[in-house]
Parts: sequence; C-alpha cells; structure tokens
Amino acid sequence: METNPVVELKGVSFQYGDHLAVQDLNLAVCEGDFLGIIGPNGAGKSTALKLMLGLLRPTQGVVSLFGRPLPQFKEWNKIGYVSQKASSFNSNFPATVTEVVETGLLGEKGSWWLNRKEKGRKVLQALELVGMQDFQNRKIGDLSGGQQQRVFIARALVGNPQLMILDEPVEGVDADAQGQFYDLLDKLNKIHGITLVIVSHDIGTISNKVGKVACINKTLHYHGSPEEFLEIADLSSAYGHEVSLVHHHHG
Ligand SMILES: Nc1ncnc2c1ncn2[C@@H]1O[C@H](COP(=O)(O)OP(=O)(O)OP(=O)(O)O)[C@@H](O)[C@H]1O
Repeated sequence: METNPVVELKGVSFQYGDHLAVQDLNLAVCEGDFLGIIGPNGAGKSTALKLMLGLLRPTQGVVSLFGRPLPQFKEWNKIGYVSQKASSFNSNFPATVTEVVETGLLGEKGSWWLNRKEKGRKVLQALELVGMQDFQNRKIGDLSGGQQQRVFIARALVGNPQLMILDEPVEGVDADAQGQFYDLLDKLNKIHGITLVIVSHDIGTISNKVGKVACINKTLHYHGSPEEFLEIADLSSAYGHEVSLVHHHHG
C-alpha cells in the first residue's frame, strides 16, 4: 500500500565546491517507512540527509517535506534529527540528561509558553519511551555511548515528531546496546507510527532491522526490500562501479 511521501528528492544534486557529492538523486520516503540508507564511505549519505533536512540547499533538483517544497516548509517540529556526532560528550560536559532533552523543545513552535511542569512532563515521557527515566539528573558525559544515544533519541522525540532522521546512530556502540537500540527504533516505528530514516555503514545488521533499504553512491542504486537487496546485490557491484547488476526499484 502506498502512503503519502513524507520526504521526496527529485533530481537532486549537490556540490561542495568542485566536488559533486550527490548526483541526480531520486528518492521518496513514505509515511510509516523504516528506511535504511546504506553506501560506502563518502557516498553522500550524510549529504543526502542534510539535503532532506534543509541544512544544505540542492544545487539542482527539488526537495519536498510533507508534500511541500523545502523553501515553503515551516513545520520543523514534525522532524527529529539525531546527528552523527550527537553523542561525543566528554565526562566534563556540564548538562544533565533532563537539560539535554529539554533543548529538543526549543525549536518547537509555541514551546515558549510551556510551563515548567508541562516541560518536565514531556521530557519524562520521552525519557520513558527510551528507557532512560532513571537517569534524569545524571550528567550526560557520565553515561555510556549507548545510554547517550538513547538520550539523543529522547531529545529528538520530545517535540513529538512524525519523522525521525538518524545519521549513523550506532557508531561506536557495543553489540548489545545496538540490539536494544534497534528494538527501540522498531517500537517507535510500529507502535508510535514514526517514519524513520537511518544511515548506517553496517549493511548486515541494518538489513535485518529496517523495512526498506536505499543504496546510495552519489545517486540511487537500489531502493526496495532488504531481503531482495541482499539476494541480488552482489555487494562488490553495489559498492564498485559495476552498478548495472543492481536493480533499481522505486518503492
Ligand atoms: N563540508 C564539506 N566540504 C567539502 N567536501 C565535503 C564536505 N562534507 C562532505 N564532503 C565530501 O562529500 C562526499 C560525501 O560526503 P558524505 O559525508 O555525505 O558521505 P557519507 O556517505 O555520509 O560518508 P561516511 O559514510 O564516510 O560518513 C565525500 O567525498 C566528502 O569528502
């Protein structure tokens, strides 16, 4: 069943100076999707996310969010973003878990009127969702990588987003914590109906977790089910130059 596109990239290219990082990329993320974006180092995955988030403007093509072209899109509270370097705090970083999650409300339209109690309730709710409610007053820098990751998910969740975009969120997190992390994402997607887009290097793991994969190397090389991707995509061809072996699906 096709649902409404939440994110749509049409013929999108992006250049950093002379370097073409994304070329004629066409990709739609639909409501309810759990999409994993994969591709080799330097393939343009992070750039594609930044284009989706309006952090970069395409040199060519059109990006639409929730059916609106980016320049007209205003409802940023519908989107939660967890960046690649979100959890690299050292233990001297002074903020508590609660304070970090509260910053996720700053961008929310109309959040200035929320009183302290209401803010506290929203923060607690988000922490409960990620299972970190017992760590409210701890310093963020004192937590493990996996725990920090959860706090950053809570920060992205506190504004009640419909779409969450995560850039390599399990980098440097141990296997156990990764498993729990993917379970959490699954719950957010299936139970809370949040559309998820996640970038990862780890094709094996991610293919078992997501509903669809998009393989990007400057442009789109595959978009469809992970099972089929693993079957047909001789990885060396997906990652090298002989991309003709890889089917090109628009989901
Ligand atoms: N700010 C920048 N200025 C110039 N070139 C950049 C900049 N950011 C990224 N690039 C280049 O653009 C290309 C795409 O980078 P991007 O970070 O999007 O790739 P990626 O697929 O996310 O890589 P990785 O998996 O290694 O994080 C790379 O060649 C990178 O060196």
